[in-house]
Amino acid sequence: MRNNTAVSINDLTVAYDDKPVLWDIDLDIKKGTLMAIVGPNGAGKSTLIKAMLNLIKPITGCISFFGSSYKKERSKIAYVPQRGSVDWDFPTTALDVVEMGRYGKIGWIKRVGKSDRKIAVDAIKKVGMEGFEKRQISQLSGGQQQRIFLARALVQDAEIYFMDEPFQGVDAKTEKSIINILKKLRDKGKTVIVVHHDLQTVEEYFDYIAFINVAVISSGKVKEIFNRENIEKTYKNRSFTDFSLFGSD
Ligand SMILES: Nc1ncnc2c1ncn2[C@@H]1O[C@H](COP(=O)(O)OP(=O)(O)OP(=O)(O)O)[C@@H](O)[C@H]1O
Repeated sequence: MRNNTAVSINDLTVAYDDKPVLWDIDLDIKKGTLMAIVGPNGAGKSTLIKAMLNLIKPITGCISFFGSSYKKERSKIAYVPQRGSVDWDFPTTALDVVEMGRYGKIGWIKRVGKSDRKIAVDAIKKVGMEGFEKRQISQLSGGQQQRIFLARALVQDAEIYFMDEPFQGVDAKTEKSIINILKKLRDKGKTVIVVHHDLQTVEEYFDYIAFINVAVISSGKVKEIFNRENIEKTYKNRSFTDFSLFGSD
């Protein structure tokens, strides 16, 4: 592992009920990159993120963050889960959700102080949600909920950000503002890892990519490996009629 590696995954195999869904994954993610994890439905993208976040126990393999364990580095790691996996009926306000992002810094027992509240309010502004602080999260639209969860990740002041499909169900304007925030994080040297579905925007949004379908099909710089051959290998046995990135020849 080199010094500029944020996350290093070695020999990772994960199974649900004895059925492997990730097989022998080796992947290094460089510090200060904005990386897309791309692959068809059921390819194991969310499982890969969950395994990295210690939410699933792998059969084999190890994952290190800055050369150390998840437990030691967890305060440097922020996670925005897939929207569908969150209980949005939980009675809490947008501001409360964002302030929860500070708990890692202040501990669960201490109260949120003035400076933490200011950080939360500033993050809400940054994601364009000013004025919604007191709104129950169940009464926000899908895109607004997504932005509040992004604000929660921002206040963690992490080094590595995991986002599971942050553009799902958001409008074009919100998508642009989210990607701009992620690019700014990358420009500040943070590492941002995003499960992403839209092949049309990969080149515009990301500098690195990992093609996943149970195994790592290919990983590296978008400029070097985002091509028809790798896309076809990754989506093999699936229909290609729904995208025409490289035209038909
Ligand atoms: N808790 C679980 N128990 C059993 N099988 C699961 C579980 N979670 C996911 N799977 C299966 O593991 C495989 C990988 O799922 P995963 O959610 O990681 O895929 P994904 O690439 O994120 O898919 P999508 O693009 O549809 O979100 C799928 O076949 C899925 O059905």
